[in-house]
Amino acid sequence: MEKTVAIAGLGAIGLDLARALDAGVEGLRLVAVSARDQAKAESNFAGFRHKPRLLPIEALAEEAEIIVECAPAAVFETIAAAAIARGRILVPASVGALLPRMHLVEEARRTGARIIVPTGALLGLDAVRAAAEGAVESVTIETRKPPRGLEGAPYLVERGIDLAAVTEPSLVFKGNAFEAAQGFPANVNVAAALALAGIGPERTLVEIWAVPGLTRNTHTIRVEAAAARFTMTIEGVPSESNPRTGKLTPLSLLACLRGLVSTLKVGS
Ligand SMILES: NC(=O)C1=CN([C@@H]2O[C@H](COP(=O)(O)OP(=O)(O)OC[C@H]3O[C@@H](n4cnc5c(N)ncnc54)[C@H](O)[C@@H]3O)[C@@H](O)[C@H]2O)C=CC1
Ligand SMILES: O=C([O-])CC(=O)C(=O)O
Repeated sequence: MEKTVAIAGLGAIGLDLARALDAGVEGLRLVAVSARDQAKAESNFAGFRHKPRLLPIEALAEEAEIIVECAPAAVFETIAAAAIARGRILVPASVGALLPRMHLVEEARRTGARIIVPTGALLGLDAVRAAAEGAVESVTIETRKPPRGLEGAPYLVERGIDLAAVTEPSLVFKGNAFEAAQGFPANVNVAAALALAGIGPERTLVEIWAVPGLTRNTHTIRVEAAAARFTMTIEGVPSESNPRTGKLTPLSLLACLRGLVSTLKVGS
């Protein structure tokens, strides 16, 4: 059965996803979007086969069964709360914003809503989830980005860390996933997703490196569990419109949405 989709935020992730859905994905129909810049959104729809409705973020949940959040973390709660109150399926990209708001999960339990966290720019959450059904000793993630991919992070701004002065690979943050999501709300959604897949934000340890000259956003996860030990690395190509975000993320969201309606679904 076909499901209707709404997208909140038409930036690096949302616009690519909207285009892909408009091009046609069996079982999914894009019906509405939200954008901050209405005129820009209208011009982006020029080549669309079916123009979605342009609505404020609070109104999306009235229009669609699946609400995909691809907006800045600052407006996450408004989008998520509306979707959850209406019992919808919420697919968040700003996963870091979910960590300090786990009451939304309780609320979803009450309303029958579901929150489906996509793998996003990361890899291997299937193996992490499987391992976490058993005993897990440790989960770590090391994120390496070019300095411009970390610019504006509150953690760096508050400490006066000047990324322009970084001339060699530098460890700019070490802590748990909860602290990482607070300090780098636009940079380490992957750490938040890893924490939710595995052993939680307090026990998931994060290192963030600023690496001059690096051309890929690189994430390495290391898991030590009773059933398996694994290390996995992904080197994502930064998107042209937003270097903080990798090009794989809209594709991951598309694959996630497809998994919600497909007859054959691969991976746990
Ligand atoms: N889960 C993952 O692996 C990843 C998650 N992200 C996160 O996904 C989110 C979206 O990322 P990008 O698309 O790269 O960001 P972006 O900054 O390129 O796009 C966000 C869009 O939301 C729009 N927007 C802002 N306020 C709005 C409002 N009130 N109503 C409607 N639209 C509004 C902006 O105008 C912009 O077009 C961010 O929170 C980012 O940190 C990014 C990369 C990977
Ligand atoms: O695209 C990436 O490399 C990951 C990212 O920005 C995030 O997790 O927020």
